[in-house]
Amino acid sequence: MANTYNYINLIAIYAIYAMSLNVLLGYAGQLSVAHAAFGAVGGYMAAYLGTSHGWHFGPGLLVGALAAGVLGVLASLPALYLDVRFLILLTLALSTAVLAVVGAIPALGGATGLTSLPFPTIFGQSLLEPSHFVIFSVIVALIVLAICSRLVNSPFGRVLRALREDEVAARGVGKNIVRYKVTVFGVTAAMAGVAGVMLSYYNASIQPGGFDLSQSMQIIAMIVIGGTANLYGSILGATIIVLLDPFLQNVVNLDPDTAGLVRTFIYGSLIVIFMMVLPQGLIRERWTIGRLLGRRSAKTAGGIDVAKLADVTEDSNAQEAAAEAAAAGAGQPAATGQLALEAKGLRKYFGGIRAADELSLQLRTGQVTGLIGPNGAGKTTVFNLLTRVIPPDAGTVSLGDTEITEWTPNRIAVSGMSRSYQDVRIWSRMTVLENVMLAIPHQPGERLFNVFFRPLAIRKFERQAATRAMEHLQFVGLAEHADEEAGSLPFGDQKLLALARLLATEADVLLLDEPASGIDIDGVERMLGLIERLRARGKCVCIVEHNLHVVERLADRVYFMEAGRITAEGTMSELMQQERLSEVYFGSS
Ligand SMILES: Nc1ncnc2c1ncn2[C@@H]1O[C@H](COP(=O)(O)OP(=O)(O)OP(=O)(O)O)[C@@H](O)[C@H]1O
Repeated sequence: MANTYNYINLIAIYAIYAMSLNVLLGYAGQLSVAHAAFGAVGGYMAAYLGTSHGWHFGPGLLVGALAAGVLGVLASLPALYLDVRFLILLTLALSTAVLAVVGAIPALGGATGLTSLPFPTIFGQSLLEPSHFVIFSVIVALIVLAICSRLVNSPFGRVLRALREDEVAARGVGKNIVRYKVTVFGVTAAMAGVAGVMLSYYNASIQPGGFDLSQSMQIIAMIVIGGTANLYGSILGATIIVLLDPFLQNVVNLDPDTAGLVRTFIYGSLIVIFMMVLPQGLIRERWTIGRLLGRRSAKTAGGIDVAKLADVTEDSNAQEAAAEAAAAGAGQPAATGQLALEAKGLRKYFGGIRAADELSLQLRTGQVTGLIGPNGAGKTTVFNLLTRVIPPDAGTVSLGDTEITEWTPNRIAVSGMSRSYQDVRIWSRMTVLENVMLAIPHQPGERLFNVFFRPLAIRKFERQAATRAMEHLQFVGLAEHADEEAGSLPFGDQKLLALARLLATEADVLLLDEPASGIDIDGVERMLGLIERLRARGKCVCIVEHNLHVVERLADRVYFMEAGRITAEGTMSELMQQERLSEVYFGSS
C-alpha cells in the first residue's frame, strides 16, 4: 500500500511538471528543455529557506514558485528574439547554468545538495508518510490542472495556440506576442517550481542531479506520449512514465541500475517513435472528456457553444445586413476619397538588394488601389514596411493624421490597418471560427488577470465576439464551416477565411497580398465581389496582384513598381497604354 501511495505522489508531482510544460510547449509552441531546472530553482529556494532559516513548507513553496517564475520571465527575454528552433539551445544552456550554479554554492550543499529537509507541515499537520502526503499532492495537482485548463481554454490560451502555429500572423492581427511569451514562460516556470519544491520535500533532500537534462527529457516524454496540447494527456503521460520504473523492476525483474538505463533508453525511443507515428500523442488536442463520452464538443475557447450560433448561418436579409455591417465595421461608412494612408520616401535595402527606394504612395477611403509590378519588384516589401513587419531604413508612414512609422506591427493592426499574406497564414489547427474570433481586438479574456478574476465579463464578451465572428464568416460565405479545422478547408476557402479574419480586426485600411492567386475562377469571382462590397462600404483597400484582369476590374488607381521604385501611376487603362508595362507583362515593346 505504501508503494501505491508513493506512486500516486510521484504521478501527481510529475503531472504538475508535465501539465505546466504542456502549456508552454504543447499550447504555446515554445520548446524548452529547462523545465526541470525551473523545478530546481523552486526546490533549492524552499529547501534552503527550510533548512537554514527554519521557514515552513507553505511559505517556502510560494517563494520557490516565485523564484522559478522570475527565472522563467528572464529566460523568455532572449527567447523573444530567437527562432523557436534555437530555443532548445537557449534552454539547454540555461539548464546547464542553473545546475552548475546551484552545485557550486556551498550554502546549497554543492554536488551533494541539501539533505534532511524538515517534514512538510500543512495547516499544522505534518506529512510524515507517503499516505499523508498523497491528499496534498493530489489536491495541488488538481489545482494546477484547474489553472492550466482555465488558461488554455480562455481567449488568452487561444492566442497561445496562434503563437504556436504562426507568430507573424498573430502579431499581424494585433497581438502583443512579447506579453504572451513572457507571461507563459513565467507562469509555467512557477508551476514547475511548485513541482520542484514538492519533489524535494517529498524526498526530504535535493541534489542537482535530480533536475538534470534527463529529468527534462522525462517530462517531455510524458507530453509527447500522453498528448501535446492536451492536459489529460499530460496526466496519462506522467502515469505511464512513473509506472515504467516499477514495471521494469517488478514485472520484467531488472535490477534498479539496469532498469534506470533501460528506462532512459525507452524515453528517448518513445519520443522519437511517437513524433514519427503519433505526433499528437495518445490523447489528441481537441479530445475532451465530453467528446470521449460521445458528446459533440463544439465550444470556443471561452466556452461558447458553436451550435447555438448556428442560426446566424441561416439565410435571411437581416443576417445579410448584419454581415455587411460587421464587414464594414461599426458606424457610418467613411466619405469616399479621403486620404487614409500616406507613405513618403520609404527606403529598404537588403544588403545590395533595393527592395524599396524613394517610395511614396497614398491610399484613400472607398477606393481600391492596385500595386503591380514584376516578381521581386518590392510589392510585398511595401506591405511589410507599411505594417512595420520590417522597419524602413528611411521614410515615414501616416495613418490618417497620425504618423505610425515607429509603431509596432500589433499596435498598427489594432489602430486601423491590417494585412493579409500571399501564403494565407491561417492558424490551421484552430477552428474556422477561432481564427476569426482571435482577430477581434481588445478582448478582456486575453489578459491573465481577467482570465482568473473576471470570468463573467469574459463570457459576455466571448458571446459577442463569437456572434461578430459568425457575421464575418457569413459575409465571406463560410459560416457553415465555423466548427471545422481551418487547415482542412480548400485553399480558396482559406483565402476567404483570411479575409474574414482581416475584417475582424476592424481595420479600415486593408492590405491584400494577392487575394485572387491560387484559386479557381468561381473563387476569384467571389473574392472580387467581396472586395467590391468592402469598397462600397468605404473601406480603403490596397491589393498586390499579378492578375491584371483582377486589377483592371477592381482598382481605381494603380501604382506600377520596378526594382523598389514606383515608376508609373494612374488608372489601369492609362498604365496599359505605357510601353514599359506591356514589355514587362506581355514581353513586347
Ligand atoms: N527579408 C528579406 N531579406 C532579404 N531580401 C528580401 C527580404 N524580403 C524581400 N527581399 C528581396 O527584396 C526584393 C523584393 O521582394 P518582394 O517580395 O517585396 O517582391 P514582390 O514584388 O512582392 O515579388 P513577388 O511578386 O514575387 O511576390 C526581392 O529581391 C527579395 O528577394
